[in-house]
Amino acid sequence: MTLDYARELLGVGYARISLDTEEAALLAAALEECRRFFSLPDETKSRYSSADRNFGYRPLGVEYSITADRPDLNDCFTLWSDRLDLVPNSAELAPLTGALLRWRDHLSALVSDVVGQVAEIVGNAKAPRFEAASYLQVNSYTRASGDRDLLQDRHEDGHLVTVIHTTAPGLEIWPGEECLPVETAPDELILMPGSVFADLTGGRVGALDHQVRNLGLERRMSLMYFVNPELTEPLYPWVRAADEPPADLRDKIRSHPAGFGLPDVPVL
Ligand SMILES: O=C(O)CCC(=O)C(=O)O
Ligand SMILES: [Fe+2]
Repeated sequence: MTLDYARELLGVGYARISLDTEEAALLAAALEECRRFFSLPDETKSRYSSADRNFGYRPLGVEYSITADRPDLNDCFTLWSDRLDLVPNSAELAPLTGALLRWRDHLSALVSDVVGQVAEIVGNAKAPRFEAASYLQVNSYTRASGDRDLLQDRHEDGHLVTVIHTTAPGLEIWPGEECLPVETAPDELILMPGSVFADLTGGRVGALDHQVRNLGLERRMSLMYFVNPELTEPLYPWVRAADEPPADLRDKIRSHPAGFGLPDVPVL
């Protein structure tokens, strides 16, 4: 199965992933806790926000896709690795973080298998370690003004891969010249390659641009696993031309979040 997903990534530029009943139940449990969290008043959610807004709750207005004057029209909650200690007052959120981490454990096994297959196919290489530099993020969108056609402007995530599930329509991807609306059933995910994947594969797979359309919905959530290679050892492309000197990709990975108004990828 993971070999099929690896081939789909290489051939189509993204992969659609099906969950079995047990996996879908883990996802549903995580989403249920997320729904409960986002129904809390804003001032309560702010109790779970780190000073730099990189860990835990992040209010709308901090993160953007292209320019700071068009912020992403969602608030979010992030959990880096399994570092509950980086989220203020996280003990109060045990049901949420527990459900998220159970979901994350499933995703990290999936990502490790699929990325490992691609590394082997394209470069007889191995997937880098990633868990300590990767994070779950859940976005919550409420009804937005009709002035904005997009809730998030067109971007690529700047990571190795993103695994995403969405609870309602709005996500649009650019596998080629044209943009394609995509929805996920309760037992479906989409695996999107980012620019780190493009760099590692020597461009055999491009970073998947995407955006979120404003469809005037009352509520919408998306749950992502943003996967970054760990930054403790040099990282070189799996594929490169014979005359090309190896270039360590770590500086680019570390500073990519600055393009979205966020701090560097931490070494945890
Ligand atoms: O909400 C979505 O469907 C996509 C969110 C996204 O692309 C992001 O947060 O980077
Ligand atoms: Fe994104």
